[in-house]
Amino acid sequence: MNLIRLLLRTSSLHLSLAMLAGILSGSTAAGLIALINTTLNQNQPSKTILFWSFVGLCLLRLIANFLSQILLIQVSQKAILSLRIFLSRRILDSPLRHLEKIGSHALLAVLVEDIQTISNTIIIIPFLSINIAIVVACLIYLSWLSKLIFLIGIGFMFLGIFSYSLPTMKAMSFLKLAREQEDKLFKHFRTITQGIKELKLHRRRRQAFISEDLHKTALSSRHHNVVGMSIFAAAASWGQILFFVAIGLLLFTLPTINKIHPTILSAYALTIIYLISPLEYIMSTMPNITRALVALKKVESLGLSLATYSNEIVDNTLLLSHKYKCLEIVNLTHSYYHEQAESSFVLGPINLKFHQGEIVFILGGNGSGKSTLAKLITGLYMPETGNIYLDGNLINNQNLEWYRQQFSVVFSDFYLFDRFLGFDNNNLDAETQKYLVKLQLDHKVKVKNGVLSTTDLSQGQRKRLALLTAYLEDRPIYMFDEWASDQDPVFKEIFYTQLLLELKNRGKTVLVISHDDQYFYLADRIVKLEYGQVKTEHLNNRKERINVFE
Ligand SMILES: Nc1ncnc2c1ncn2[C@@H]1O[C@H](COP(=O)(O)OP(=O)(O)OP(=O)(O)O)[C@@H](O)[C@H]1O
Repeated sequence: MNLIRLLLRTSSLHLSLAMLAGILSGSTAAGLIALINTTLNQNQPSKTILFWSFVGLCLLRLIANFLSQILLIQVSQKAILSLRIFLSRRILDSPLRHLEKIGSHALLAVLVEDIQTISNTIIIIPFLSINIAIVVACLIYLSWLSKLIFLIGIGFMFLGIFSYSLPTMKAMSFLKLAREQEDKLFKHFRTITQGIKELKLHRRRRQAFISEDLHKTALSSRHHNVVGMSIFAAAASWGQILFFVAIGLLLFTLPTINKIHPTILSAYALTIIYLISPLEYIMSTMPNITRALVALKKVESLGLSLATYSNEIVDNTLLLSHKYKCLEIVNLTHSYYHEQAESSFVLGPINLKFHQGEIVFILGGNGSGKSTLAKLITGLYMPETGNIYLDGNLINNQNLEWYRQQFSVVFSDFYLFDRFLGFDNNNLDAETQKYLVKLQLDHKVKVKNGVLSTTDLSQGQRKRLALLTAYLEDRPIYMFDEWASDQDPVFKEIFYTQLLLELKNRGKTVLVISHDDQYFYLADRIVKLEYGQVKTEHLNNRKERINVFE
């Protein structure tokens, strides 16, 4: 039903038309059977009428069948498209922390695996619908031939459906278990792509990974799939046997109990034999339908939870940059709970003020909370408690999207786009070229229509390209999370002593997370974190060389 709802949501008009055409196509199939029966049983058939009726029905069936399929193909493809876009939008609209908890492997499994499973099934729905229409139409014809036989047939059918659906439910639970293993498999695939160097260099690690992780999960997935599919196969075989029992009953037993005209019997036998193929088709699609339902449940559970968390309001009129004076964070806290270790990391409460045209260094040991603070300041994490004020305006769900547009950030785990997306600048190429020269990348990278010629560069060079993107964004507040850690000493010097000061002179606030203590003297203010708390805060008006680690 969920699949039908999905299709209905996509285009109810197209779907209704397709269903109508499908019903017509099914009725013509039953009509053809009836006509063939009549022709065979008539002693002196009026050949001309029967012949032209036959031709007419064939043509009608051809047109109705074609129309129904074309319409259903359109609806199903539209449904696949909207599902992909809908889900991607939902993910992008969700809070970062929530997505981090779900995990990128689980998100990928849904985007790749589940959408594919649903797509594969949606594609067969047109053919399934037509076969169902044929079965229904034939049943109506059978009931018209003889009520008694029809009732017996329906009785068998219910018995078949009941005895088929019980094991099907069991099979579904196995397919669900198999689906759970898919999440784990995606995690392992990520290990293969991201940990390839470490796996190649260590034979025993690689072997252990394959046998203990990958193979074990793949085996478990196979086992659940095999059991689930075998149950389906057994149920389908049982359904088929039941079908032949019904035919046997009809041919051999029923005539001895009740007198039935041989023409009706033969019409029945012919119709039932005709029904075998559509029924077999319907049965064979059941595992696919069940898989798609499992996938849809997974998507919906993710989609629903995403919807629950997604409460950010995007107001496009507020997306403009703002000339600000002061950013204040008051009693900001955030905590991570580590389930396996049964421990938590708590950042804050933190109180800080940043001003326009100020360079602030944020320091602290590994795990002291610098990157977490960066995510809070930039609005990527919503604070658990405390508030953020920009020029006295409280930041809340209504203006959060606008607030984020005030920042240009290069994270330590930055992502580099090979195309400048979302820039309206007419002079983009010229401006990019200027920065490529400034960042000493012009000999490596060219730009044309906002597309970079390559991003296959060293890590330090890629970071310079990320910095270039931040320059082009030209926003009031800049944040660099250990930007210089991959730079050579010469460029490190240029970054700290020239680039940061240039940004400051342009009136930007520059927040720098850094371990490079030889450049701390350049800061206007230094904030040092320890175990999630602000340990010290230095004003550094005299630009002295200070050792904050003392
Ligand atoms: N995504 C996450 N999920 C759970 N816990 C996290 C996550 N990110 C960070 N933490 C926890 O928060 C603590 C602070 O991490 P954070 O990345 O903010 O530190 P940091 O000061 O930037 O460290 P580093 O200098 O190593 O980059 C860590 O000790 C870790 O336990």
